[in-house]
Amino acid sequence: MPADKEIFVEVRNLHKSFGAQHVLKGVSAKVYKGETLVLLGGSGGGKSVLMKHFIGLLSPDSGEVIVEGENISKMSERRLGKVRRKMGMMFQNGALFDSMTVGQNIAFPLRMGGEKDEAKIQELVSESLEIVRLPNQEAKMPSDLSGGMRKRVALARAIVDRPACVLFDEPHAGLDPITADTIDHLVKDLQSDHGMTNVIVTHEMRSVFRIADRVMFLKEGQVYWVGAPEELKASEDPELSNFIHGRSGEEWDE
Ligand SMILES: Nc1ncnc2c1ncn2[C@@H]1O[C@H](COP(=O)(O)OP(=O)(O)OP(=O)(O)O)[C@@H](O)[C@H]1O
Repeated sequence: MPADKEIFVEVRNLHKSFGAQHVLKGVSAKVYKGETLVLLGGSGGGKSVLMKHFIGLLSPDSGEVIVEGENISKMSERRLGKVRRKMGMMFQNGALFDSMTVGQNIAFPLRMGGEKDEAKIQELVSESLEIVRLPNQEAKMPSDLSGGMRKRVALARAIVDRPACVLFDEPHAGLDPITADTIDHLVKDLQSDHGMTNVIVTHEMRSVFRIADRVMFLKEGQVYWVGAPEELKASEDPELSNFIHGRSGEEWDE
């Protein structure tokens, strides 16, 4: 990354434990404005926990989280609310409310944020559905949608407040390759057409090489490697190359 690139989020020496389990063990990392950063690593390595620190959903035991120059590590909930509005999060499994229509699901963060102007709400919902290429689907119920469509509705909800940054927790999980490709195009469109910064946790290697500007590999609660996808592909580090090729070390019969 060029030295003059602006930083959107920076974390410094983060530590986080849950009970006796030390999950983040001194993580320092930067997310640059306008980039797509992919977090990779084995299950349980702390990727989702790190991402939740970026948006203040978890607070560190020690270390700092700085969003656009503001240290949010010890912020009150009220001030944190303002910072969170800069970011949208697409949670694992989509997590839509089944009893609400698509339109009500997408409008939810706006209403929670105190927006009262119904015309504005409807306009933002409708634009968000257009961005995820599901125009005019407000009245549908989540149960009427395929898995891929649910993910796109979850994405529409994450971007309804026009955040500067979207955090994606395993957006490809459970999707067929073609639907995963649609999600990848949406991610890149958000970046190129709307200037959004994307941070993505995924295990889908094909997507990583399509969408990442930078890759950060976490291992056992620490940043093991950071670099460009081409460098990752060319890496001879067995840890990285076994991961990207899905090799466990056990041999297969020819
Ligand atoms: N709120 C929580 N309370 C207790 N333990 C937690 C909590 N959140 C995460 N953990 C634990 O922290 C560890 C790291 O979890 P995390 O979800 O960050 O892993 P990950 O790298 O995203 O892995 P995966 O690819 O499986 O999602 C796990 O062992 C998990 O059980």
